[in-house]
Amino acid sequence: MKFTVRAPASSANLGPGFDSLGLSVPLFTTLRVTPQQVTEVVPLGEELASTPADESNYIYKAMLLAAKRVGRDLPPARIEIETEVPLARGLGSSAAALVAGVVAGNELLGRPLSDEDVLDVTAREEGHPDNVAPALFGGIVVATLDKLGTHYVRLDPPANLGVTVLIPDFELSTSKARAVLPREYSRADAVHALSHAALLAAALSVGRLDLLRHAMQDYIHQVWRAPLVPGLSDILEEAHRFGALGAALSGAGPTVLCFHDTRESTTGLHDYLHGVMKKNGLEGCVMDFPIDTAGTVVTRHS
Ligand SMILES: Nc1ncnc2c1ncn2[C@@H]1O[C@H](COP(=O)(O)OP(=O)(O)OP(=O)(O)O)[C@@H](O)[C@H]1O
Ligand SMILES: N[C@@H](CCO)C(=O)O
Repeated sequence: MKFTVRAPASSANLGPGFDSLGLSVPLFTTLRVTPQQVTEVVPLGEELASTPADESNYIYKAMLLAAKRVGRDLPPARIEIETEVPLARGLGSSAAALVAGVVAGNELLGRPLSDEDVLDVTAREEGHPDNVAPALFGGIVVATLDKLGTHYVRLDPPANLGVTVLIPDFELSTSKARAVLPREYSRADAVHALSHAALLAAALSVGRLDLLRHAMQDYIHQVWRAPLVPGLSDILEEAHRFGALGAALSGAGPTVLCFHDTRESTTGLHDYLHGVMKKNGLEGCVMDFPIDTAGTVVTRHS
């Protein structure tokens, strides 16, 4: 049976929740899968022009992970791939691809894997669960990955919480943005990070939007990555004056995320963010989104 898999973008970290906290953004990677005698991988559209049209494609490799997990061969299929998620911008394009691929592989195999298995496979492959968990489950997800497994709590987004993202027109790979981070942190930095991440998760779970700005302070990764993202330090310091409820580097960057109250106009915030881009000689776009709540969706076509 033909089927479609649609997996959303995501914004990880949200400041201090490094490698553990993320939310789902409604821009989608879509796979159209048709079982047939031979495997065909067909990336479509400009964003995927540089990705391989064969079995070395990241999505096909993700499909194979599902088969490997259950010790079976992957049935052949035609796999058409489209994406609205800009690559290497901090919006979880690799997580959307990975989750879409593992879910598609699982579907071709007759669904032997549970959602929890899919989360574990994808989190281990990515090395951290903060993009794959919201891509799979939607909403806001707090997740841990360790040798005992992957554990998570999914939160429905608080009422009236939306996101504004500034997406610069340049790529920054996660590996490059992880390479600039220190190998060790002081106890003071660890306590700062865990206390702010805990406060942020608690504030999001009870809808305390007034606490977001304080809770989103971070010294674990943003300060080290700021030289790679012109304008980031200014936005973290100033965005609240233009209506942002809190601001953070999205994933490994270069996208910057601001929370806003959906009952308020975001025009002032957009003007401010465009001004920061202009001041730093950057091209890019500023967009508002609700937080996606559906996560990855499979549609079967008869
Ligand atoms: N739909 C896709 N098809 C094939 N490869 C993809 C696809 N989406 C992402 N990729 C691969 O993932 C890479 C980007 O992953 P990377 O982890 O650097 O950034 P990101 O996931 O977009 O951002 P972040 O992890 O910071 O949120 C791309 O350069 C490409 O190799
Ligand atoms: N937590 C990850 C997200 C990007 O994949 C990071 O910040 O490196």
